[in-house]
Amino acid sequence: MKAQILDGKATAAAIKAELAVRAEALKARGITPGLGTVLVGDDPGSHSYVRGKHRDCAQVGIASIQRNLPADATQEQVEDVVRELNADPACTGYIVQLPLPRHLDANRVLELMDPDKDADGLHPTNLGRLVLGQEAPLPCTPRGIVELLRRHDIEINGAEVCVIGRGVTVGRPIGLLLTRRTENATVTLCHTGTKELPFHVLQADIVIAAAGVPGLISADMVKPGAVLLDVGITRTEHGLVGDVHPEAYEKAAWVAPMPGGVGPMTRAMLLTNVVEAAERQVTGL
Ligand SMILES: Nc1nc2c(c(=O)[nH]1)N[C@@H](CN(C=O)c1ccc(C(=O)N[C@@H](CCC(=O)O)C(=O)O)cc1)CN2
Repeated sequence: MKAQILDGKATAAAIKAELAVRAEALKARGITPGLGTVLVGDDPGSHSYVRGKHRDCAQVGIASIQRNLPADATQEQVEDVVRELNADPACTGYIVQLPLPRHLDANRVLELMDPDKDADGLHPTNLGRLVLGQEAPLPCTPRGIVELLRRHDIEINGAEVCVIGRGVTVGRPIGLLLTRRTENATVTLCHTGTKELPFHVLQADIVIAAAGVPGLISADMVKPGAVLLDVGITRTEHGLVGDVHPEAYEKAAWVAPMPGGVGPMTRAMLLTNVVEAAERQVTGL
């Protein structure tokens, strides 16, 4: 079977064109959306993602505010930058690039953010709102996955979804999104402690692999005709490797590949959250 491609690059380009119009309309009403980023340390992946975020901002007409700190920055220095962005009116939304170096307490940093400026939807208040079914900015990768499926007319309602990975940016929140009444999927969340991973993956109509383990999902685990979304990224000396083994692609009806699938959607959803936050300022909602 030749799987069809869930083309995140093309879908993200379409979303960015829509956002550019909305950013222009905001400017006409006196509000320039501005994205801040807080980046601590030298991780090449994190630097590349943050560069990408600011490139996207320039394309869409969102102002950029960058705060970079050295790898040995103290908790207090990071928190000072967060306080500064909370107070800066030019910054309508911002993110703290994760992961932070190990000596820093990421939860304390996230908690200090103004929830109304949380462009990642990772502040405890916003994650709590998601649990309660209230309006909140949504975490970018989960939101991007739902948007990618919707824009390709993939049936989510009633689907059996297997998520592999329990991280805070993807695994945990995607279960919350997909089980809302508007999505109505049934979600199994697997992780390193799951005893029968192949059994769970084999039941799934939609597989979301976000474990960061190269080639974890092999062809024999995949139900023929399933939808595969490869969210895992591991940097090796041979380049980037996803969680889905290339042979597994052959069994699927649809594949969001890595690269070019969910990653570009993560970036597009960050821009969407920033524009929406600025729109809320205009309407006062
Ligand atoms: N504060 C946050 N930190 C992290 C998040 C996040 O949503 N918020 N997610 C990831 C990193 N990330 C964005 O920050 C991200 C990851 C991957 C991509 C992407 O476009 N990937 C490409 C391939 C990678 C490459 O070319 O280097 C793709 O899949 O096509 C974008 C953003 C962890 N941290």
